[in-house]
Amino acid sequence: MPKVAVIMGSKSDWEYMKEAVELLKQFGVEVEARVVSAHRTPEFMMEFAKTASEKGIEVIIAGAGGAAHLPGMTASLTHLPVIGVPIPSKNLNGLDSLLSIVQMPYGVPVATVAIGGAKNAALLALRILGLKYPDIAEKVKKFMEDVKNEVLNTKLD
Ligand SMILES: Nc1c(C(=O)O)ncn1[C@@H]1O[C@H](COP(=O)(O)O)[C@@H](O)[C@H]1O
Repeated sequence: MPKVAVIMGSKSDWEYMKEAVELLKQFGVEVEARVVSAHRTPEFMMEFAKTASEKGIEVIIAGAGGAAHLPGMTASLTHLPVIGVPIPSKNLNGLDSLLSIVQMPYGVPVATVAIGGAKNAALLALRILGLKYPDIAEKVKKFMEDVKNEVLNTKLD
């Protein structure tokens, strides 16, 4: 069974990140969801990122707000693909989170989605998994078809 880690800097990010978890589970993916903070639990973050691959995790989705260092630091400690989710922050509406995650230096890529874009992070993870798991690729294609039909069938009064 494919496995994805969904990590976040604080429990306060869960209201956004749970959308990614729900979507991944709908596609039959095993999810390890937990709070990991580069700032508040640096040693644990290191251990988590370094051992993720050997635990069978294939993609990491990392959400963080404000000075959002978690996705980048995680990407620096593992060869696995890391998808960053900028969490809307109180004072700057997530612009701080977005810039902290997206402006990575050469050599340490983080695939960054929109502010609050946890569902797209899940969909991107599913596309990556689809390279290895044909059943996931088929489900992604079906999902795309459903999205397309929803738009085509939209009726306006
Ligand atoms: N950006 C980070 C990191 C990190 O990057 O390691 N750890 C926590 N945080 C963020 O701090 C914000 C406020 O956290 P609290 O609500 O716990 O005060 C959250 O959005 C979290 O992601």
